[in-house]
Amino acid sequence: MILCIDAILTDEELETIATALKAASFVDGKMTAGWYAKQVKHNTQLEAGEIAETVRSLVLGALRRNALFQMSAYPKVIRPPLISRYEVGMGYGTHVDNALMGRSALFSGDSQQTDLMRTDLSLTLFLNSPDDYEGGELVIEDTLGHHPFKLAAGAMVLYPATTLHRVEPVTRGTRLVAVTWVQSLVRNAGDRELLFELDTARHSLFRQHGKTPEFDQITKCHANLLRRWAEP
Ligand SMILES: O=C(O)CCC(=O)C(=O)O
Ligand SMILES: [Fe+2]
Repeated sequence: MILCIDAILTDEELETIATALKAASFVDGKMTAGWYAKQVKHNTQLEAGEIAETVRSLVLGALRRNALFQMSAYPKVIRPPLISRYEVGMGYGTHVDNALMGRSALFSGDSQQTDLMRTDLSLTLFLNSPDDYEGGELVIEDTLGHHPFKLAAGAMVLYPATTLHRVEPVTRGTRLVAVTWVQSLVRNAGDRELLFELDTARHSLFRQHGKTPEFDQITKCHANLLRRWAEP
């Protein structure tokens, strides 16, 4: 399931981020790409530091408070977001994201130091207006074809990390995004989609008819499937 969610960030938060990024330094994005993705990754990323921490915590706070994100992703772990900037001529060729991200205790030698996670979902949160640039569509491939996404500032696209995807070259202006990955409590994408649809249906039933016996039954099914599938 590919899901677009509007207004993750408020206008004030977008304004704060835009101002912070004007004064910030960016470094070559190849530093955080896997060995083969380095060949096709042409962008820059916000340098680690105080500004990056401020922007990251705004983005993480916005994701945590969003009900649709919670209902569809069941996040267990969210990676610290990368803030990426694409200038004219930059893009990111076809790739699949790494299945595992972070440090394994095996390499750090300290079991407290591990932040290793499985990436179940990838997301791009758009930080500036699509009018600010030409090109720069995020294109996600699935069995139905290649789907381009270029959303309003503050909106995001959430998609399975299992997909091949790319960012088309920017031909005018600057594209600014926050990108991150989620390990879900519900590992299987089909199970997650089923839970999301049941939850959506029961909310709609509740809005239309209140707390009926049918609502109670669907709520019970939803809760018990989550119990069956969740890996807390
Ligand atoms: O910039 C984007 O929308 C996605 C970038 C991407 O695919 C990645 O960082 O792995
Ligand atoms: Fe990617």
